[in-house]
Amino acid sequence: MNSPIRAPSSSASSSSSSSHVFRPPPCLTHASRNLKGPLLFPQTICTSQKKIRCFGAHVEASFSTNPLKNYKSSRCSPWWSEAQSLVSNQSLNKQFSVGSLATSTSQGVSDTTRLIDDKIGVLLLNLGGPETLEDVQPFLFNLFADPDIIRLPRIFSFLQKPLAQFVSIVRAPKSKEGYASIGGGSPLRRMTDAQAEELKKSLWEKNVPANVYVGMRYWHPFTEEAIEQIKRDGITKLVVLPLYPQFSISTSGSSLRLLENIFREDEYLVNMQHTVIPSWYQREGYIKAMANLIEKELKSFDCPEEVRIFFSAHGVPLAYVEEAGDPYKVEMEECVDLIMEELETRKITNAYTLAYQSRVGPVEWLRPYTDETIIELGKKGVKSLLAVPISFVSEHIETLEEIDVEYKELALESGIENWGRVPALGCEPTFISDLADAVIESLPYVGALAASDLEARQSLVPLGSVEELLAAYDTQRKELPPPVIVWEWGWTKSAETWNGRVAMLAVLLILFLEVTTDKGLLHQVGIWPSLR
Ligand SMILES: C=CC1=C(C)c2cc3[nH]c(cc4nc(cc5[nH]c(cc1n2)c(C)c5CCC(=O)O)C(CCC(=O)O)=C4C)c(C)c3C=C
Ligand SMILES: [Fe+2]
Repeated sequence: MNSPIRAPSSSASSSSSSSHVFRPPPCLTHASRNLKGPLLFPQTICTSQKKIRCFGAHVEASFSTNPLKNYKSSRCSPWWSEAQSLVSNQSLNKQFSVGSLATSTSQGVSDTTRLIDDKIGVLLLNLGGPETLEDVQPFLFNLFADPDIIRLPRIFSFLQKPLAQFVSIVRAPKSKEGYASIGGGSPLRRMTDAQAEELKKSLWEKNVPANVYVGMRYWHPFTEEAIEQIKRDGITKLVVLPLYPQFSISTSGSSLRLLENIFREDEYLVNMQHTVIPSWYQREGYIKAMANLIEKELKSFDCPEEVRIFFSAHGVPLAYVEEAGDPYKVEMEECVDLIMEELETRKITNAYTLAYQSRVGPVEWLRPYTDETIIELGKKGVKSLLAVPISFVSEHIETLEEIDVEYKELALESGIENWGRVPALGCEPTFISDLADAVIESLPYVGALAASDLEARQSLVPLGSVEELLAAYDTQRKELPPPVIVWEWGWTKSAETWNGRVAMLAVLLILFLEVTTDKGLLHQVGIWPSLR
């Protein structure tokens, strides 16, 4: 069994979430001058607050429209056009392509040239899954012990591990059943290893000799193990690539936070240059690969044009989005829009729906819920449904069991007659090749702002990139209502739940005392018939 692994996560960030004045030149020149500073991911990030940040260079811009939408169309705001004109004439489909940014400057070119002397590594971050049924409970423990999954108020943080123990034990039987039904364990490790292998091949074919590592958050091979291998291999430049297309505090955010803690404590890593690609759902290759899968699967229906395309994303608790600023929902909606736009160019204009699955515990999660939506669609007379898992690029328990078994059954019971499901991307060649391109485009930025002097190291700036990245979304690292039941004061959902349970227990206790003692309030008011 593995041991509990995580140190408590890092302290609150001070970044503000307000909109900002557009000052692109410093960002570009800082990045291209190879200045010392936060080790950053200099890619554009856009959030629901409509801002663009060039991490580390502290340049932010506000937009009247989200430029991520401009993947192919020309719905650019003036701000975005201005930013674009600064990154040469590259097309928008790489979203402020980091590669074009660097290579458009002489310094960028020399950054690229220097890569020849370096040992390049790519670290794929993923969730991990139990490989056997015995692994299920300790895997769940690791998951629930993550403060980015169950966010307790700081004064209750000492309860994190006991609570994780409790919740993992309570949930294990249900989870085990699920894993048993898909062959006794998660396919995630095998599939992620295969993706790593294919990505490596693709990089070598593109003349980038890189090693690719897999670091899982909650099961083997743990991120710590990957990092040890990276050190043993003497990697000097590292690209960190979470295998989640859309960013969420609970997935990529959690893995990056862990990485930051690991880096902070390690002399080798503090000096190693790295960059992070936080999300990549807007990339052309990914969008096209998803559209290819959907197009192919639609053809298996008798009347493809009548099929409702049903995007089902893994949910997150609503508070992550509404209180902590998780960009997950916005990114998910944009991702679906982009896929549908791509399908439209192929004359596929089916109706579509986005819903969220896999909620755990009694708090409110992102809506609409997949199960409720399936029932509604059935009531509305929808007869054919094509499920598209959208938040994850490998098959896993939630595609193989929840969608293929539970939701299919629900759909058929709800009057839907024809059911299909798009497979996960896995090692689909367009997708892997696009991931390789994403890595290559990020290379000129690896270490562009890395720290090597004392001042920079004292502020731990190589890690600051991750911190800044997290700060962009998770502005104050607020404690949130956890997805599992914990006590909360006030008129809240969890309080209601607990109040209800306590009240039920109290009623049962009163009844029990009335019965066993033949005394009590009910007897006194004369509404309890004597049992004797
Ligand atoms: C983008 C994908 C995912 C998000 C967002 C996410 C958030 C999230 N998940 C839980 C709780 C559980 N997740 C579990 C498994 C699981 N989760 C994801 C992806 C996301 N989770 C995957 C790919 C998997 C499957 C791994 C595998 O073994 O195949 C589980 C365990 C399975 C189960 O018991 O259902 C739990 C529990 C929370 C609470 C959360 C957001 C806060
Ligand atoms: Fe999950």
